[in-house]
Amino acid sequence: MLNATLEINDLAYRWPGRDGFSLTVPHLTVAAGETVLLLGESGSGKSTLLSLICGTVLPDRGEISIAGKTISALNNGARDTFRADHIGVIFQQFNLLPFGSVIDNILLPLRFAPSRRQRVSDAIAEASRLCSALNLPEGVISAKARTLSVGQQQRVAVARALIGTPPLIIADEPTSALDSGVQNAFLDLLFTQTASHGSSLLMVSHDSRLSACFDRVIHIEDIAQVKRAMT
Ligand SMILES: Nc1ncnc2c1ncn2[C@@H]1O[C@H](COP(=O)(O)OP(=O)(O)OP(=O)(O)O)[C@@H](O)[C@H]1O
Repeated sequence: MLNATLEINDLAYRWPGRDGFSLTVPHLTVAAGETVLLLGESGSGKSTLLSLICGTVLPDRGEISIAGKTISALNNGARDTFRADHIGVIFQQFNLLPFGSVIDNILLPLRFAPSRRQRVSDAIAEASRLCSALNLPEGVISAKARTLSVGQQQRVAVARALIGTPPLIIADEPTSALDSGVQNAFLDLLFTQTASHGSSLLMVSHDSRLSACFDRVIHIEDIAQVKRAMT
């Protein structure tokens, strides 16, 4: 597919262990700039698929390409650098460094991502711009991450994912800790920011009420076959 930020073909993975959960995905693409919501019940394999896309788990079979590069063909070091350069990740629990300042947290991915760092001429100015675009209070940049509210920490996690304009933003249930009013405001900010960066967004949730906000909604059972050894 032309202009696919993410392309998956003939993917298969089985977790080791007695109850061996396995996942196969014949084909999936996310186009450049597209926003996609991946829905599925708890335990349906959404996070497993995200780990495969991020290259933190390697497939048993098949190919995953990001911005035209097959990630499983890279060695471990090259894959870590490629991930840092090309993927911004927003985790369910944000995974901020609690004792690090907001600026330390936002700049962290640039340390491991040479081409992403090159895309930012003044990293501190860009981190400040993202903070203000995400409606974080002025002066927050020097505060320790652990002193922020949950909603503020979430915005810092978004700024960290967006800095240096990675082509793919992956978000794993980023709204789960927010009440519904704040969820919508948070999603608006996330969409505005990904659109202004031209990034694709693949967000995982079990909450179908979010569907209307996305270009495309995928149900994991429509794109993947899932099996457990015990069933
Ligand atoms: N680290 C692991 N080791 C072994 N098996 C695992 C591991 N992580 C996940 N699994 C298996 O994969 C299955 C699917 O888990 P996964 O976290 O991908 O689902 P999910 O759809 O993201 O669930 P949730 O919405 O609850 O986060 C689990 O039920 C478990 O059997």
